[in-house]
Amino acid sequence: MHAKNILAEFLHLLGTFNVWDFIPWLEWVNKITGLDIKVEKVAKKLDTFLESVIEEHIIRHNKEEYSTGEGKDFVDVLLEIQNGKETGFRLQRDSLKAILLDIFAAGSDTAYSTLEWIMAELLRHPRAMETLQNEVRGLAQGKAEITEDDLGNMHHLKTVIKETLRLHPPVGRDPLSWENPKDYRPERFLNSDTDFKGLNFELIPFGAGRRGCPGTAFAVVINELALARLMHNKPVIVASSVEAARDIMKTHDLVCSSRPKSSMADRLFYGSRDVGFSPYGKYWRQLKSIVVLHLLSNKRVQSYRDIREEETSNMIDKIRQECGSSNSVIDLRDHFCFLTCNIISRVALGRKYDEGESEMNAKVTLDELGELFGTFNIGDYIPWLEWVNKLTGLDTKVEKVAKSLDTFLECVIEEHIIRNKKGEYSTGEAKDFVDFLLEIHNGKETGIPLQRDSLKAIILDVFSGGTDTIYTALEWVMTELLRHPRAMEKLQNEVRGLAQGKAEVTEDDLGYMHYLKAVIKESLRLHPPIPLLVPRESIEDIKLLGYQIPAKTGLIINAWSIGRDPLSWENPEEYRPERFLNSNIDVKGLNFELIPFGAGRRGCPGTGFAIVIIELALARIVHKFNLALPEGLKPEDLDMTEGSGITIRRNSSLLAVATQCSSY
Ligand code: HEM
Repeated sequence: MHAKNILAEFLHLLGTFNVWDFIPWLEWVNKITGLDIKVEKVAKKLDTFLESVIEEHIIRHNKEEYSTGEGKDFVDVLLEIQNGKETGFRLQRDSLKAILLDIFAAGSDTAYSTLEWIMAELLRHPRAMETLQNEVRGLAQGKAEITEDDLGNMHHLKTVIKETLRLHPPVGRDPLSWENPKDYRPERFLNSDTDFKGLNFELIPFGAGRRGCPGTAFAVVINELALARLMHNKPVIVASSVEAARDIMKTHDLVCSSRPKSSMADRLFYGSRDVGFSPYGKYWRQLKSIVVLHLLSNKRVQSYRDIREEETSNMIDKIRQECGSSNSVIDLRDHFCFLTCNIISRVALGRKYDEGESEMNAKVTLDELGELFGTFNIGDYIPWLEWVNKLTGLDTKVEKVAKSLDTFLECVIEEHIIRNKKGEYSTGEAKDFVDFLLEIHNGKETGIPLQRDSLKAIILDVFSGGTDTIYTALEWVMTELLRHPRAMEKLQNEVRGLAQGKAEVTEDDLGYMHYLKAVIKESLRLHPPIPLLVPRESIEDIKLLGYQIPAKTGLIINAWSIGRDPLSWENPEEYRPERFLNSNIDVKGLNFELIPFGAGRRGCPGTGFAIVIIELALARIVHKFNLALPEGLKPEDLDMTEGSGITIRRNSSLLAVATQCSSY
């Protein structure tokens, strides 16, 4: 009997919207959808499981294996109550089974999701992570493992849990009770007695009163212990200063050039056989040079100019058709997303893979891939909790996404093989990236044959690394311009001045557009699309900023907070593109105060490729259109909430009103 599977089905059903609970006359719908049959089947399996648990306990009881009170578990106690031994009040067998189910259903799911939120907030707030690590490691010094006795002294740990429970679920954000309620600030609990035991009504994640959750203490201890062990077991360093970033990515670049193992990357990228997630070594060096040489070198990037200009024109035409003369609202994210997907498809795969083609709906699958990478995978941190992924359905989702990605990639490769056999590509000119990969795969090019799985992993890397990063960057650039109409005006003046008399801005014009480049840098400083870069791992023991760091330590570089560090930037929270006008600071990985693309050996090889797309798209849009926020929305009211994931987009799509500029 697979108890975990049965419980997973049970939890899944609990989460299913059941029509007749809400609209009784629609009860018949459940029959048609098969929900009724499923419920009956799961109920039967659960009953068999619970009966076997109870029977086991009765047999052990009869054998008197539990003679002392110490060895009793909860089922033993329930059995005593059932027999009227304990309270004089008899429990029916069905009530006993229902109570057991309650404990399983409510306990495992909620404790796990709270932990997930805690980790998500800590990863978003590296300073809080660092404070917590220091506390836990300081108190656990010299110990192999943290025990519950240590928890009492871990005050930061408790504040982190409280602050997370205040924000998720979203009760506890009332500005009447909390200062800056949307901010994540565990310190607010340091000198406060506020607790979640149901006495302080501003913090009631477990409810309160007679119906309040009786498992509060239990859930809190599970979370405290798991979190403390997590901080203790997996050494992770978060670099939030320019000096720390430089030390990791320049001084100790070679030793810090591996990636930590990720079960998600293993499953989605064919055993991490791609460039981005493979560990440091000969294989990674070989792959990276293939990608740079055949796809991303300066020469190659220049050769894609026609594709870029054509696709940007297509986007401008589409916006023109959509806005027409009626000033309707357009979804800029959609336009940017199609633009980047099309460019990357054409240069890497030789043609566009449009949404209509059912099996090859690359965009949808890639979105799901991005979402999965943003999911906190508890098994990577606490191996004994890996089974939780089965329970929450994460494993099934990963398998599904991996399978549809594989179908898509196989299809791309087969198409290329067929076209190659027909000799359609006779000259080097018409070859795309997959053609080059196939030549290497056959050992033609370098003599080092590539396995088919490696080939698929590399194509996937280019797609997933290239598309959502570029359109996310473009969306943030536009967001800030819409919030700052003066900067928008200055940019329009520059672009329209330089493009005077031309039907279209071309890439030759971009070199003169200094304000345009400053606008892009300022946006990448405030909104790096991958704020924590891609985690690295040290290969050997090293000394970082004077601290001894053991081999296999996880290294997270917080590009977001480095970009807002007052030690490097004047008025860092202010949007001021002018700061880049008389400055040599660039995003190429030489200036560690601005590292949206990382730096060093593991730095992004797609920087040049991405920047020219962003520059051209931006220049052409502001050349042709006047953009404004939808009517009634003031710049200061634009929602700036960030989403979650490895790439951080705006929480909602950016909507704007585009009017065609009459003179252009
Ligand atoms: C605005 C766009 C982009 C941003 C913000 C971005 C950002 C990043 C970052 C932060 C890293 C990790 C760097 C590190 O560990 O130091 C990275 C790695 C990588 N990026 Fe990009 N990227 C972008 C566009 C692209 C494009 C267009 C491609 C390819 C077509 C690409 C391919 C890669 C690959 C293959 C890696 C892995 C490098 C390695 O591990 O050695 N990226 N990128």
